[in-house]
This record gives sequence, structure tokens and C-alpha cells, in this order.
Amino acid sequence: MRVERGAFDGVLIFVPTPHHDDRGFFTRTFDTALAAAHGLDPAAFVQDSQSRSRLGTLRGMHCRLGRGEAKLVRCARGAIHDVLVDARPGSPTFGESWSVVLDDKEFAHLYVPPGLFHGYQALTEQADVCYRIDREHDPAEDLTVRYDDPDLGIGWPLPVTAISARDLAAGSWKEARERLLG
Ligand SMILES: Cc1cn([C@H]2C[C@H](O)[C@@H](COP(=O)(O)OP(=O)(O)O[C@H]3O[C@@H](C)C(=O)[C@@H](O)[C@H]3O)O2)c(=O)[nH]c1=O
Repeated sequence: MRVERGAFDGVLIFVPTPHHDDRGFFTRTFDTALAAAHGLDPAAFVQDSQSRSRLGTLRGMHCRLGRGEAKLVRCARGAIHDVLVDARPGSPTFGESWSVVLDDKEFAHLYVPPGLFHGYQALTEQADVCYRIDREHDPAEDLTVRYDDPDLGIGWPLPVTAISARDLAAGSWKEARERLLG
């Protein structure tokens, strides 16, 4: 397993080495020691979740207020276009977006540190996303921003076929920015 850095400080991508044979494949999806060597506390992840999305579904952009939420995300089936927006005041990349494809070929695990907006779009008929977070889910701390906010200018690869009412009702980056900067 190798570790790559994402475009923002603290973002990591753990890329395993799948072993294929005539039965299928085996792959390690996470390595506690490697994660710890990169400053993560594997024991901190208290909730495991899985969501299934159909082609073109968009989920995002979601961030957590307070001390934020660290997240480990992988696509167990299909492929997703995963997007992060740096919402950490004082960060040199504050307000910038970055994307990576996560899929069931490479099985990369994306580490998202606290303070970033996260969202993704399903690139396949079915996309199963598994993720771990380091705090119990609390909707009262959610902050959302519109996936198509013109100030963020995120490029999504496909037309949006499904999105939640919550995500459609999300506010602008300008509003979120004011809230984050106090
Ligand atoms: C995220 C979550 C949702 N739920 C419930 C609330 C709701 O009834 C249903 C669906 O919730 P949502 O519409 O918020 O799910 P979703 O839009 O998939 O939310 C997720 O989006 C991606 C992009 C993330 O980064 C995640 O952290 C999370 O915010 O599941 C939980 O009970 N626990 C959870 O941890």
C-alpha cells in the first residue's frame, strides 16, 4: 500500500495493491500502522457507514461545524467523482476545490481531515461508498453548500439525476464563508 498526498494540507490517499487470481481478487483496504505513521488515529473512527447511489446521483457538499469531522472514504463498488472544498479559515487553499476518482479497481481510501466540505457523484449504475467518521453523526452540526455554487465553480462530470431535498436547499459559498470566518 502506498500513500499519496491530495491537493490540500492533510488530505491523504491510501492506495492498496489488489491481488487478482482466477477466483477474483483480494485487497487490503486499510492499514492501521500505515495510517498511524501518517498521523491518523485509527481508533478514533467511531462510525462506519455505507451509501448506495445510482448513476449521476450527487451527494454534497457537506461539512461539519465545531471541531469538524475526519473521514475515511472509499468506493467499494462502482466509481465516484469525489470532491473536497477547503473550508479551513487561514488555510492557503481556503475556498478551493479538488477532486479525485475513487473506484472498485484501485480501492483507494481517501482521508479527509476536519474542516473540508465533501461531496461526490456516482459515475456508475451503482456506486457503494463506505466511510468512517471520527464522531457520531449529529445533523445539528451540519453545514451544507450548493454543489453548483458559481463561486466554487466545481466541475461535475455528469448531469445530476438524483439529489436530496437537503442538498438542493443548501446555501451559497458566500453565506458559508461568512459563517466560517465569523
Ligand atoms: C450521514 C448520516 C445520515 N443518517 C440518516 C439521515 C437521513 O435520514 C438519511 C440520509 O442522510 P443524508 O441525506 O444526510 O445522507 P448523505 O447525503 O449521503 O450524507 C453524507 O454525504 C456525504 C457526501 C458525506 O460526506 C457524509 O458525511 C454524509 O454527510 O440517513 C444517519 O442516520 N446517520 C448518518 O451518519
